Amino acid sequence: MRTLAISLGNTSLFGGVFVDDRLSRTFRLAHGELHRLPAQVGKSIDAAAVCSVVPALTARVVTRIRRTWRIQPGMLTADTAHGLTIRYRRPRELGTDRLAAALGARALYPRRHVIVVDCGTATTVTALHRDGRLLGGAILPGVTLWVDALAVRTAQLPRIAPRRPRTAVGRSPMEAIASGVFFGHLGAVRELVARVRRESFGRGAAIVVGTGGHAPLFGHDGLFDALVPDLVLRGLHVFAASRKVS
Ligand SMILES: Nc1ncnc2c1ncn2[C@@H]1O[C@H](COP(=O)(O)OP(=O)(O)OP(=O)(O)O)[C@@H](O)[C@H]1O
Ligand SMILES: CC(C)(CO)[C@@H](O)C(=O)NCCC(=O)O
Ligand SMILES: [K+]
Repeated sequence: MRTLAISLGNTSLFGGVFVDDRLSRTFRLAHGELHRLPAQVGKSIDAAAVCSVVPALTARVVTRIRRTWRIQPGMLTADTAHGLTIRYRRPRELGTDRLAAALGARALYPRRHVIVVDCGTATTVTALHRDGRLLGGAILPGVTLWVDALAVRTAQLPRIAPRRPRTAVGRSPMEAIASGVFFGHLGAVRELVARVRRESFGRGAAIVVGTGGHAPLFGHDGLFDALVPDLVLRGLHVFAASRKVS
């Protein structure tokens, strides 16, 4: 059984192919490269699950899957059967990538409180109660947006690639920006995780899981208990498997 999992994000499409329960490969495509999906995935696919936070591109991806492999992908939405209770005031407003990540976290840590930190275009912090309630959380601009904001709105600041500087005291514009963006983001996420944890779980223990393309950047500062780059794909796989039996 080969299952295709696709998360369509604001910067890129993140995909993976599961052979039975094993994730055999992952790939990223920029929005302009969506036509390369069939070549990335290859031959036979038996089932597909998709989440998208870019409505304007969703149909394009779904159509490509349908035409290439002759299957109807399962769309993960707030309204499809997924087993979690979304505590957003309006559940449909929750990003389905956050829902997919929560499903992945639940599969990895059943019966535990989890806080998911997804570091992509936006950084999101999402609280998942061990009873299956997705409580909500926080959204802030991702590290690349921090860098872009400075470069676009100032005359003298260059656009740097986000990185982990050795020191907080920068002695050039590049070093100073690297420091501000990295340690600033780290601090912001720490504060959010602490508050979300306290409000959601009180003194109860929670596992903090990092995911998303920028998460490895923060992998060495004690922010995460676990780094699971393919968390969203794992959630989509769980969703695809549950569709099959229902
Ligand atoms: N394993 C990795 N380690 C370091 N950087 C990575 C890794 N995977 C991807 N990246 C880079 O991280 C950046 C962001 O990746 P990701 O696709 O998660 O975020 P995004 O595309 O900004 O998010 P989204 O499209 O989901 O909003 C990209 O520039 C990508 O090249
Ligand atoms: C926050 C992003 C952009 C992260 O990809 C996405 O999850 C989204 O568009 N969410 C909708 C708003 C929300 O989750 O509250
Ligand atoms: K928007």
